[in-house]
Amino acid sequence: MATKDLSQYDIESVPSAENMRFGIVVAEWNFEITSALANGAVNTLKKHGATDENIRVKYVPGTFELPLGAQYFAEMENVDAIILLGCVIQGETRHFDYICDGVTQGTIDLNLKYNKPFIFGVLTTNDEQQAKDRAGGKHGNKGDEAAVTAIKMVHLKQNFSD
Ligand SMILES: Nc1c(NC[C@H](O)[C@H](O)[C@H](O)CO)[nH]c(=O)[nH]c1=O
Ligand SMILES: CC(=O)[C@@H](O)COP(=O)(O)O
Repeated sequence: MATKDLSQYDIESVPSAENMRFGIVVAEWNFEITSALANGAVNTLKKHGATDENIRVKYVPGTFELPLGAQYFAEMENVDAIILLGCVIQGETRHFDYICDGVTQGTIDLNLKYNKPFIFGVLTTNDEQQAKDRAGGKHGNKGDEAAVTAIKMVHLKQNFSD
């Protein structure tokens, strides 16, 4: 099955993010990739109306620390959604599996604990090229996808009773 282009979406389906507040937590591991994801997310949020002052970016050492960094945002900042951005690349051992499982379950737990969108913007790839392809390469930018998802989920919550 062809890989979806992560940056292709129906622009008309995305609400305005003008009054939305976002936290973005970025893993420093594979920083060439994760910084590209962060740039994609910030640019997409602003493309849909988010303001600079409503976009707060913080960094953690690795993807395994993303859920705690995201929880700091939920506890200490007034944000409507938190985007988690990381890149885990398979090595020689099963460490990859444990990081991916941890960040996945941690993100799910945060969504339900805080009743707030925590968006899973983590690349989990077999090699560096697959990561590059999804951080502004031939398959788009997962940061773009995460930003659009965040905007839609905040809008869903804010307008759920409509
Ligand atoms: N191998 C990768 C890591 N490893 C580091 C962990 O995320 C974590 O920081 C460490 O285990 C200490 O708790 N992190 C990534 O983001 N990407 C990798 O490919
Ligand atoms: C995903 C990882 O932690 C990985 O980069 C570590 O590499 P290795 O499994 O070869 O120790």
